[in-house]
Amino acid sequence: MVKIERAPGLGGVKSCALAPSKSGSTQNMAANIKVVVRVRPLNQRELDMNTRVVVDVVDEKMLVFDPKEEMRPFFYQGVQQPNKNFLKRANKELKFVFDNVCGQNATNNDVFETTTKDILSSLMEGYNCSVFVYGATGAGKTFTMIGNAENPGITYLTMEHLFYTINSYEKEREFDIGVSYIEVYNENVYDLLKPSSTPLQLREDSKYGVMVAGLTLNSIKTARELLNMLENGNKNRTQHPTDANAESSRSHAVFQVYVKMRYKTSSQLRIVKLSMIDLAGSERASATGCVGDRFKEGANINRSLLSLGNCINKLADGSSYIPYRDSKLTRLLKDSLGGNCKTVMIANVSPASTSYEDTYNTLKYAARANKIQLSIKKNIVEGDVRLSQYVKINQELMKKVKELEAKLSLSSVKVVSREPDMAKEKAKQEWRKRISAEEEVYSGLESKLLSLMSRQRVLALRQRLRTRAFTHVADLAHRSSTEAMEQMCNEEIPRQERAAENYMKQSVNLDSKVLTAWTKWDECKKKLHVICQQALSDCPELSDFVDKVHLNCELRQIRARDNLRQKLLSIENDEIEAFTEYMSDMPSMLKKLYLTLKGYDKAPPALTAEYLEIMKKAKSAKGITWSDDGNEGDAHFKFVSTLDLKKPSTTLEYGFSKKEDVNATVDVITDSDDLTDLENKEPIKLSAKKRKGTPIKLLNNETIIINDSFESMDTTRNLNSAKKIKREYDFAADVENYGIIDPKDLNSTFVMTGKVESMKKPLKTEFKMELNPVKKGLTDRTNTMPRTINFGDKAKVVKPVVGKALPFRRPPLQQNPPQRNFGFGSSVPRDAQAQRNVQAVRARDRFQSHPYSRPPPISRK
Ligand SMILES: Nc1ncnc2c1ncn2[C@@H]1O[C@H](COP(=O)(O)OP(=O)(O)OP(=O)(O)O)[C@@H](O)[C@H]1O
Repeated sequence: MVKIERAPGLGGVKSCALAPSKSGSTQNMAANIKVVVRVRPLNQRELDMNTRVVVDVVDEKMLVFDPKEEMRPFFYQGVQQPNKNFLKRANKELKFVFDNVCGQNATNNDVFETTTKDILSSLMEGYNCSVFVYGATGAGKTFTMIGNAENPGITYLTMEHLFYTINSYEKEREFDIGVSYIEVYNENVYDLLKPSSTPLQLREDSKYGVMVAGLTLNSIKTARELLNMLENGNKNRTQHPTDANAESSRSHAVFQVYVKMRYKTSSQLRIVKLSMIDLAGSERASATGCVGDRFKEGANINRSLLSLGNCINKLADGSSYIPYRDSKLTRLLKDSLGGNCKTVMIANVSPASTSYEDTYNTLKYAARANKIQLSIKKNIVEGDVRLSQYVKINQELMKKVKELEAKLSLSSVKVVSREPDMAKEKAKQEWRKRISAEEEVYSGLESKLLSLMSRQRVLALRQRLRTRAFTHVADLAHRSSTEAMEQMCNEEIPRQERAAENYMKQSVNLDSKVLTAWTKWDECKKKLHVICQQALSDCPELSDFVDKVHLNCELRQIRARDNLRQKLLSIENDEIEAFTEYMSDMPSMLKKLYLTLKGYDKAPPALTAEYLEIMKKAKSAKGITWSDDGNEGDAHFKFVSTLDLKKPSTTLEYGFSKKEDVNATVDVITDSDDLTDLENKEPIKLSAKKRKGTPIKLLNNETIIINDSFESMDTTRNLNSAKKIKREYDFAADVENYGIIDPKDLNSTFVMTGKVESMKKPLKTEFKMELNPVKKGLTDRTNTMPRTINFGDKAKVVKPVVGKALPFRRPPLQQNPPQRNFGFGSSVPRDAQAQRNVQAVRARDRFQSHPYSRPPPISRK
């Protein structure tokens, strides 16, 4: 439902008395209606019939209807006879004066200049404005309103100028433009942009004025969009051929533009409306030769035109009662006629004698509308008094022109004749058309490119947030329980891997689309630039037009950037809200845990200190100050928040394809600082040593989770131990052979132990060091011993445990029945001693893995 809000403080008739008038007319209500008459050229049919021209345009304000014809001298017996043709009807010779008269050669642009161009400033000041075209069928109403591709009508020209005007106001106001296009046919209202056989209902509201229930407002950004819209709308308009016009419109078409403007400083909101109405033909029923349904159509048309005329008359008389309710048309235009509305009426007439009656009626109707400011007597000038005045003025002016011409020729300034002016005007028109057509293509390509680039950035941000969330979950899983880790490996990691793969696919796809779109856009941009340069060198006067094209382009880009930022902000905001909620629960839980421990006297001073530190941070979180330039160095942030059209950026350039960003599980493990000491000279990420509980992908594509802090390990010793193990034992056997190593050979801080049930599953025999050089290299260079714990073949858990393993021995290999090596995590039952050892290790682990009670390393014997 369309709601029409009255511009504040401008509702009454009184306020319109202050309406500024650009036409220079009086400032009262009467000044609101401006009447312009347009005389169309004779059409081919009329030319073929050699019809007499009955409208003579004297100048830009005056026309003579049915002028006197020059009589050919009639001689009888060599004597000229007085011109008397008693059979011929006397010529009316009526002189009409209007605000403007556009002759047969006037273009739509000329009509625009004299009609709607001026009223746009009133629209910007907060007044509703309306333009009517009135006239008989075939008089040129639709041509004036809509025009054609070569000669766009005043609707297009007005909208073009409106966008231009809006640009000049944009520093101080924000604008929103919506348009609707409806027709009133047989006293029913239909939406031309969303055709339906069910008529729309008119509603009146004391607050919002006239509303059309169910009417959709279409938002437009350029005047070009409007052309397509009007073209589509006109296809839906009711037309029937009449005797006078093969494409006669049998309905009143009402095009309305709602301009919502908000003042940036005061936040004051104004909604104004510009109505442009192409009325149905005002011809007599006999002129159309219509009977039956067509006759009824004509009767309805006449009824609404009559009530429109009545309303205009009553408004002119200052009557308190205006019969708006007499027809649908007047009801619809209630707030576009009186009140704070500035109205222009364009009366279209044909000059042919075949349309004599219709032209006469139209001129009378127009004169009656003009009566609003002048009495009809003054308007229809009697006798030759006014004409003689005109002739006198004309003679004086001609004299002045001659004097000026003489002066000009004396100062050897070339007087530019009217002919070249016309040629220049035509050339300008041509350039405008070419530039507009190219700009339309360009703006289409640009919108597509900007939308793709925005999608690219939104995708990148979402992936970053997803990865961050995953790291967080992995960290939590590590800290909570082995089951959580198991679930992590079985579900979260594969899901994350799938998401990362998906992201890669999508971003590569988007990147290539962006590249293609950018190439096309860039080509088109160069082409447009060349055309603009050529146009400027040919007609420098077009600089304003070219500037406007550039400004439009900048505007589009700014809007796209703005939309993107809003979208990114809303995504980030959701994330922050979720995180804040989660964080607000943490301190209370932490407090409970700490107090429980303290209750059992299990809270050592270090823990207490850390707890107090965390609580202090939690409390001061409220007072966080935000740094404006915190993200300056972040390439990701820059990429996501900028839409730079200079070159098409891809996600790859900004490192999203780097493994840690795309998928935190993909990595090469190392825990040694001594990089030179490594046999495997893979590039190593120092940051990796900081990870705890992070899933890590090995070179052979296995995923493991490090279940403790790397920082806590004595890496040099670990490495040496690992090397020592390599020297002393043959690794041709299953990796489980680690189990038979004398624990004394392992360093004091790092022993593998198996706690999870799944560790007891049979080990994969194919995991041989010889067959897997990568893993071999890995075990050589790192003290992180990979356990072959298999969670659905997807990931494995490595559990470095602080402390030293208690010694235990495996039974000999040649035992009968043949058995695999026993060890931690083996599925083979252990003997009693081994069981006891395992329990002892577990008990020790439970105690020693607590970071606040780490015992000194057990010295080797
Ligand atoms: N100023 C003009 N210059 C050139 N051609 C014109 C002009 N005005 C009208 N025409 C032509 O005259 C024909 C009839 O014009 P148009 O359809 O605009 O009339 P109309 O008043 O809208 O008629 P109806 O009320 O029946 O719809 C069209 O072919 C149009 O192109």
